[in-house]
Amino acid sequence: MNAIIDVDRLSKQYVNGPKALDDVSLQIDEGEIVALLGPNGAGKTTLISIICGLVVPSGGTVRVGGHDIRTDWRAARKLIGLVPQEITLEPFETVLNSVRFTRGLYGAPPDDAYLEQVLRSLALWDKKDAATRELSGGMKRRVLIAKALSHQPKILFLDEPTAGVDVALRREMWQVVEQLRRDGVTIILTTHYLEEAEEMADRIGVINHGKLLLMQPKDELMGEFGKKHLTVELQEPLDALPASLAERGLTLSDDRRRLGYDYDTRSERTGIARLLADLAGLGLQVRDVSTKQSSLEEVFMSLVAEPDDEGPDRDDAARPALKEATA
Ligand SMILES: Nc1ncnc2c1ncn2[C@@H]1O[C@H](COP(=O)(O)OP(=O)(O)OP(=O)(O)O)[C@@H](O)[C@H]1O
Repeated sequence: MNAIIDVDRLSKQYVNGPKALDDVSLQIDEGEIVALLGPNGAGKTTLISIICGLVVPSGGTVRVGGHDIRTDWRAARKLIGLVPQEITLEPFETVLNSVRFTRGLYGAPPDDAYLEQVLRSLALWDKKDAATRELSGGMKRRVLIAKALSHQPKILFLDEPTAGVDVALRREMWQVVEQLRRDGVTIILTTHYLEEAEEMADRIGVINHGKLLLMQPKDELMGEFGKKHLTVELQEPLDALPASLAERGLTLSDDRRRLGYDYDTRSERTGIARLLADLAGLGLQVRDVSTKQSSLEEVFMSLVAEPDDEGPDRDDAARPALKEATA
């Protein structure tokens, strides 16, 4: 599949400021959802702003849909919609007029049928004549998305879409993104919340100090670094945990009916087959067995906790980012 976004050796040195991006390369395929994680000041907004043509890079190239963002910026920008971090709406304007206005700014001809479709998909159609100041926070964010989609872009950037919003609103945003995914929109979002990246993204990138530390499919990332927790439910409760099991790191639940065992999916032998054989040898009858994959947050924390395991790219520079991103 061809990359819809191709970033090659991008760097940005702000005048009298820091090197906000340092030799960043990445490709994003059409229809993908990519989450960019990193602490404050990592360079996420700078990266998005360059791709969107709002900030001029110091070096490197960016192609959007095959168009160079510097030499062919008009064609590149048409493909992009940006939902900014801050809510910026004209308070006295109606929802429909705000969206129409943005479409006009992109030089797209009026198309109320399309805008109706966008507003309906964002559950805003019955608010089309309301002034934006009358809307709830969640609705205002959805209006920002409608504005970003008003000129039918293929790519949508969401800069911290759920910063400072409550849990219900966050889930609502996730549903909106899921709908956009079904519509085939390519989405790049920045977030501080690992949970959010885990919920939505196909691939996850981690940025810190202007460097892209990793960019991997979410499932691969979790499979590669993930730990699993095995729960063995016993037919009969145990009086106490047998010493041989305690030595192997097993735990016994308070109700003494379940054994817990953490294992690493990276190791060649997880020891589970042997463990189950040993339980049989001890005369323990197993009622059920289940496993749980660790969350991305746990994956990152395990990266943070194992300083000697990783190569230089994921070395100490990564750890503060991951730590802060999980805070
Ligand atoms: N216009 C600017 N002039 C000078 N320095 C800037 C400018 N914009 C950003 N920076 C600096 O560049 C670095 C990267 O900032 P950027 O906003 O890209 O980070 P971020 O990862 O998006 O952070 P946040 O999560 O806080 O939005 C920071 O040190 C920031 O202070």
